[in-house]
Amino acid sequence: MKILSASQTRSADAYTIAHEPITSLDLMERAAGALVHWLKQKYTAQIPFHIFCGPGNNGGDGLAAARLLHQDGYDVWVYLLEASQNKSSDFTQNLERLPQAIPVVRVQTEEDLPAALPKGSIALDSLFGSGLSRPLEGIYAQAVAFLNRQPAPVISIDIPSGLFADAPTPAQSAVVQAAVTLTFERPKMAFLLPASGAYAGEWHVLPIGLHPTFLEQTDSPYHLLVPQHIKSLLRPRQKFSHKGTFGHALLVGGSYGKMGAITMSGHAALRAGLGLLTVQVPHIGYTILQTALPEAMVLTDDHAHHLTRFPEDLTKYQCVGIGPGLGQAEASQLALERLFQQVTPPLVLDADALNLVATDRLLRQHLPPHSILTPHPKEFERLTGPATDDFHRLQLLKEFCAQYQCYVVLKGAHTCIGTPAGEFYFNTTGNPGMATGGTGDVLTGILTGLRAQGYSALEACQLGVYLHGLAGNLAAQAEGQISLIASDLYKYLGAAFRKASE
Ligand SMILES: NC(=O)C1=CN([C@@H]2O[C@H](COP(=O)(O)OP(=O)(O)OC[C@H]3O[C@@H](n4cnc5c(N)ncnc54)[C@H](OP(=O)(O)O)[C@@H]3O)[C@@H](O)[C@H]2O)[C@@H](O)CC1
Ligand SMILES: [K+]
Repeated sequence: MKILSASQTRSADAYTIAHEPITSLDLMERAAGALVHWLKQKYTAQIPFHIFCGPGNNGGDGLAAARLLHQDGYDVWVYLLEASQNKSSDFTQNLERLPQAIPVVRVQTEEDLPAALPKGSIALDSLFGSGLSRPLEGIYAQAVAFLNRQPAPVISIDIPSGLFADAPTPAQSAVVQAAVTLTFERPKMAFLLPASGAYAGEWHVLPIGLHPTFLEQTDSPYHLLVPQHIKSLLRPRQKFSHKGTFGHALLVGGSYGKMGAITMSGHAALRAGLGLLTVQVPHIGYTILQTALPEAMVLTDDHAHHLTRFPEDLTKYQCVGIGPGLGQAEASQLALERLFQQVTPPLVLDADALNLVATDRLLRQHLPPHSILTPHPKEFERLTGPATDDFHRLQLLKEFCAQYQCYVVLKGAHTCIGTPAGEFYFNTTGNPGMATGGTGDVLTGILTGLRAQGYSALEACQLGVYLHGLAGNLAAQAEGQISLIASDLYKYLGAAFRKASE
């Protein structure tokens, strides 16, 4: 699913108005109808709503929602913050349509705000939407501070007021901290990025029937991974298949005290449907692997504690995953340099393999094209240097993927896959329970297992991050987020495959 910028959303709006056709006022009515439908599912008419409206169409949405809620028997209070001279026409018309019975407070100074919102009420934030052109100041900033100190949950309409949809919001700006954001048609980029995403709270996308032709014809490099797409990628198993059909992968890693990482990667690769797995570990790992992962074949290095060489012949593997628990011994670095200089099957690089690539120019120069790299933000920073903000980080991601013709899975709450073609895919599964040691090793295993089965690099990344997060969600449902540990992820991977193919 494409993610649109604020200006593309405005164009989608205009295209829909012209081609459906529908009046702008009726489109706003449809948006307000979708909002009220959602609110009515969640809150009974005993819950009062306090609606804070700004001067533009976001404020117009709030006014239309106030009227519809009132018609449905809800108690509604409206607060108008329209210091601006630029009131939108749809705002003005919805103000005229507001029933007399709804109390309206005109807020010009902070003294016009109530002392506090009544207990048990809900605040609706329709101060500013995607038309925000500068940080909020004066009475608008004061209203945001007021909303943020209320115990009443704040539901933001379209986007938390004060947050820029697709540009960095300056530090110290006044931004509404929403409990919930009800956004129209497509999520905003700001919801997916670490510095701004938390403002949106739990966000829900409400379709409002923007014209499908516009959505199809508009290009955007930003995409959201949605269940329908993931389902379309999954390949069912054929009756006359055998283990050779599902690929042979090599996983390379482990060092003294870090054998768990490579063991978990191995479990995950097999649970991802891989046919055959060989794991290469330092000598100390032999008994560990043969005991903990009897499904895998084990190759050992002469060195007891870390790897000093990789197999000479890689032709029998369809994918090689390198890094979990590898360590950064010089001998391992030299072995990686030698590996990069031979023709390799597709590679998945994680953890210390990435740290070695970050510090070794030779490794970077010879990074085999179409490799998959799976850094967390700190590892990514080691590869590219620091980013000034989240949008700059996406720019660095794009440049890195283009320069090295690789796929980068930048891990986070909404893991982002960068591609050599300059596209970005944001994941929608996963939860904070997964912020625990070893979950990255599991992801490496899943990606290696999928790639070895013949999924393309992009397909493997999309399926891998989505299923990894889905397994985390299913594990959290059963075990709770707090107690979730990395091995739960591969235990629930089968259930995740089942759910994704429903
Ligand atoms: N597109 C869709 O699909 C649909 C969109 N809909 C809704 O429309 C919303 C977008 O509406 P919008 O464009 O009128 O923008 P909105 O944010 O309400 O305000 C802009 C006004 O605020 C002003 N202003 C800006 N920054 C300011 C500041 N810091 N301090 C003070 N003033 C500031 C700015 O004036 P400026 O000074 O920049 O000229 C302008 O007057 C969208 O989020 C959604 O809720 C739905 O109704 C239907 C379908
Ligand atoms: K808003």
